[in-house]
Amino acid sequence: MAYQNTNGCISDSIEILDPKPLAAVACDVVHPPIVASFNDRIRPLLDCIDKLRHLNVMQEGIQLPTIVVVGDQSSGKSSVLESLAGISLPRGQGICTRVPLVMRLQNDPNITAPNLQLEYNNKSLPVDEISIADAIIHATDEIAGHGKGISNCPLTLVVKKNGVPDLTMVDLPGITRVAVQGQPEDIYEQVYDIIMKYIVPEESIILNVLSATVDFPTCESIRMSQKVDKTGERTLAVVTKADKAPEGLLEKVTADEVNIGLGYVCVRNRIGNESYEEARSDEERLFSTHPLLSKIDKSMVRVPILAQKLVRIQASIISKCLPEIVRKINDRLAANLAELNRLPQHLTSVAEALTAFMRILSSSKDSLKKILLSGEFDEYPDEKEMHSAARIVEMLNQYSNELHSKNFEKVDEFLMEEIMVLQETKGIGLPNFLPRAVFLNVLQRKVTEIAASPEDFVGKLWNYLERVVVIVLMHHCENYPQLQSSTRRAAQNLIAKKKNESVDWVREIIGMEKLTDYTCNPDYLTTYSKFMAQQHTFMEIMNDHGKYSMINLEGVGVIDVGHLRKHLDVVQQAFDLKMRMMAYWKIVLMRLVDSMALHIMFSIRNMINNEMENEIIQDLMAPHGGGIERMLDESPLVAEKRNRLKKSVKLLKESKEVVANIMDRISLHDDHERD
Ligand SMILES: Nc1nc2c(ncn2[C@@H]2O[C@H](COP(=O)(O)OP(=O)(O)OP(=O)(O)O)[C@@H](O)[C@H]2O)c(=O)[nH]1
Repeated sequence: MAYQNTNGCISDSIEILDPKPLAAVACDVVHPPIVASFNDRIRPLLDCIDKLRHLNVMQEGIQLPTIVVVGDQSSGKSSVLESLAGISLPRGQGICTRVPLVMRLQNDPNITAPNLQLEYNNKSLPVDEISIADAIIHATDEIAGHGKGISNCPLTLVVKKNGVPDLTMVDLPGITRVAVQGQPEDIYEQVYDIIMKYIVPEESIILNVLSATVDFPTCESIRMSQKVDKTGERTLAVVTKADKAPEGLLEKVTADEVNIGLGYVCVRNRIGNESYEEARSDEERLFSTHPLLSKIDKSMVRVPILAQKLVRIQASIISKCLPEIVRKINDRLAANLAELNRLPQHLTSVAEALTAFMRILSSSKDSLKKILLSGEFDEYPDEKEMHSAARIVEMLNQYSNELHSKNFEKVDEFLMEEIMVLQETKGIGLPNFLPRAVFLNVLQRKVTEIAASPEDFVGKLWNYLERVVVIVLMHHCENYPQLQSSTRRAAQNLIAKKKNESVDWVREIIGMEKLTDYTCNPDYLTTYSKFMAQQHTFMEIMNDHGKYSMINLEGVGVIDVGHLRKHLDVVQQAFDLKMRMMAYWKIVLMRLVDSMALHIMFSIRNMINNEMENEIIQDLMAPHGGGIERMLDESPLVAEKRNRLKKSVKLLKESKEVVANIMDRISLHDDHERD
């Protein structure tokens, strides 16, 4: 069930709502009324789509099924619409249609005289049949200016008449390659853009008007429609001016060189001042008596057949698209309502502002606690930078690795530093007694070498924390942009203070490590004893000059100790000093990493729980902060968003009502048919 193709057969591409009553759309009626009756199930659907079009639901990105009339300039588009409507439209040489003309034809058997209404620029003007062409020209001038410029702002003509087919079509400006005098230079591009906007949506049916006097493949309108509808499944061709170029027309429409999926209808429009009745009888006579034109299949000629095909196609496309339109309206309405609810309420008193401010502080605090203290990152699942607990551990591990890689043992200078210190601190005393000053001297050198690392670490850590804290605060203040600058400033000031505190603390612990060699950790003695157990082997190598000088020392590795044989007087003491230091250094490094971890967690906790709130409040209340009253001025961005969403919600609600009525009718009708 679907469109009739070139041969008059029905193709499957679009489902027809109910083909039976459409048979009543008589193809043998030649005078207006062109179409005698119309399926009463389809008319409400068309009304519904027209109402949605009138509401401008398309501005919400919801496309409506539309028959779009395209054609090269003077191909006869307006004449085709005239023939279908039985009324005069501006016709002539050169560009006549300068704005999209939405033409709504509504069959009304109860009226004797046609009822015409022109709608544009939020106006609705009744017009009579004689002056309709002038009224359209006047309205076009008002929309697109006098002269030959064009505009994409549409004009709607509602034609209620006895006998017209119930059709809504959009006539578009004709395509012209070359601008004539008075036309903008880029007329082609302007027309192209307007046409594309209408024919790109899959919901559009392209009524391609081709003049019989031209070669179809050379038509710009064919090139355009082929761009968006390659297979031609939503393109119907109307061939005008059949009377002017009857030779070869049969071959042209049967060869179908330009791939028109929905078929061809050849017509002869009104010429000059003849009446519509005369035009229809002449057309009938032409296609039944002309030696060449009479050979064209009867299902492919004359305006009534065109009307019948368009009515069928329109019914099919509407019934196919309507469920999707309903779904889109509902989805968009729900999404916009949710977005509107998420917008902050408009604050009208200081008390309301204070409540909103306290809510921002407490939600920011909760987020930071989750991210920085408990390692939850559900608020930022895809932003790795915000998975702070893991990032802090990574940084801490890196810091620990860095500390361990410093003062790496230089194997070729093994014990030389210790020997040098022992020699320089020589005093009068027992030879095997190791003074504490010697140990402290070596310790201080080692601590000095690594002193920069903890400072670097706290610098990097607080820079990272500043990024995270600012992101969280900005996120919670996003609805109150007026708070953002003072909140950001407060966070930056606070973090700068915290960084200084950490640097002071680091300097203090480094100073303490330099001053005192102490640990209660039993690992120290265990490790020292283990290391010292190697002293005997080491001294054997030292004392036996003929012996191999390589040794594998635990904690150092395989080394050559031959160079130490010339320092036999101090080498034993130097070995002892080294082993003590190695055992103790492990404790020092562990202490630097552990205490750092405790310090940063303690600092972060204090910042979140106590200091951040105070800092933000102080900054806001300071003379430069602007006070809590700032929150009462709604940001223009939020106000604009609220207005836009409200308008959109109103439009979608109205649209929902329009489609709800029709869906109810459809299901009622279906129930009735089942019964
Ligand atoms: N002989 C003859 N002339 C026709 C026929 N259809 C249209 N014309 C004439 O062709 C000319 C152009 O027709 P329009 O209907 O204005 O063409 P259009 O495509 O709407 O023009 P623009 O919107 O300006 O691009 C007019 O003079 C019409 O009278 C037809 O079937 N036979």
